[in-house]
Amino acid sequence: MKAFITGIAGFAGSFLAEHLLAYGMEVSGTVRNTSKEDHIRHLLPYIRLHACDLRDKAAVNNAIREAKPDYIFHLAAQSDVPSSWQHSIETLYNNFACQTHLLEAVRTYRADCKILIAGSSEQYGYVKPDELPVKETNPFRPLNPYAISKITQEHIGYQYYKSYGLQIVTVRAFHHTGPRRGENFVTSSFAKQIAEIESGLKAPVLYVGNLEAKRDFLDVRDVARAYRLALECCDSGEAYNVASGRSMSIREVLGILLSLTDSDIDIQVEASRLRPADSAEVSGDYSKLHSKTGWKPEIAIEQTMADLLNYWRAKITS
Ligand SMILES: C[C@H]1O[C@H](OP(=O)(O)OP(=O)(O)OC[C@H]2O[C@@H](n3cnc4c(=O)[nH]c(N)nc43)[C@H](O)[C@@H]2O)[C@@H](O)[C@@H](O)C1=O
Repeated sequence: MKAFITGIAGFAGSFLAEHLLAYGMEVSGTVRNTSKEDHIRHLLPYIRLHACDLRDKAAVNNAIREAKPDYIFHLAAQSDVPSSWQHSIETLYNNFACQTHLLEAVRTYRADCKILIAGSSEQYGYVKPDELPVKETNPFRPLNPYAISKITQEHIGYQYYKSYGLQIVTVRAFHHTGPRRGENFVTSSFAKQIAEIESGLKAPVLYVGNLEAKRDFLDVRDVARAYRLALECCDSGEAYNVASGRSMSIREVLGILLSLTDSDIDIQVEASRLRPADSAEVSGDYSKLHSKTGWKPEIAIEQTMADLLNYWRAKITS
């Protein structure tokens, strides 16, 4: 089987590439900037890269024609919530155009391949307490431009499924983290600051935003497995939560990270880390995915945080 990952050099893309290779698939994918391949450097002998900006229709057509994939995992996106407020039009345009170019290329050159679209729990936005853990049938009440772009991507997928019969499955991934997570996201920001404090590079003050928000945390390696299973076993035209079913406050996750260090650290709220809107609590019901695939999360948050902190310790001292 030939798998093709958009955003293969990204955080989730790199773990998905490892997982699919271990599963015996031929793996290729798109990178926008060939100089930023840190996450997949160790995989370069085993994968094929296509230098392709998905906003460039001709480049996407070429990549799909060359790769001839059986499975496409569409992960590439502008995925940072705070910058989606600053660059709302670019976020919407980017996530809309990249996916439309991809689906047009598939429709023209590879109509029988299966496509997974990476959606997000952010699509649910504001969730009422009695709706938790949220099911796929819950209404979307988006709270930021990124969420709107992900809802749009899901709708485009549905439209191509209905209009042209493309085999498209959408997953709504809840908050996932682990080694290689970008430092602008909460757990990596905290872990990096701790590693810097431990090595004397930073004063013992850790800056935080809204610690009361509750999120459904997953390990990226569990998410990679869910993506593969979803594409193999789930129904086209449907959306599936990838979630743990439980929520945990950012304060609790910070507590796990702090329990892994001997450093004495002060916590300070930094106003720039607070958002115009932030869902109070989100957790997802993953029974729809489980019933199709048997998937359930396996890696405990304590393990994920230990691996993440060790990732930053190694990166900072290298
Ligand atoms: C599912 C979803 O998951 C990710 O989006 P995100 O949830 O915005 O991720 P984050 O790690 O930036 O924030 C998580 C929570 O943590 C709070 N928070 C507290 N203190 C800090 C802080 O210091 N930094 C940050 N970044 N957040 C903080 C913040 O207010 C929010 O409530 C993306 O993968 C996205 O693509 C996606 O789809």
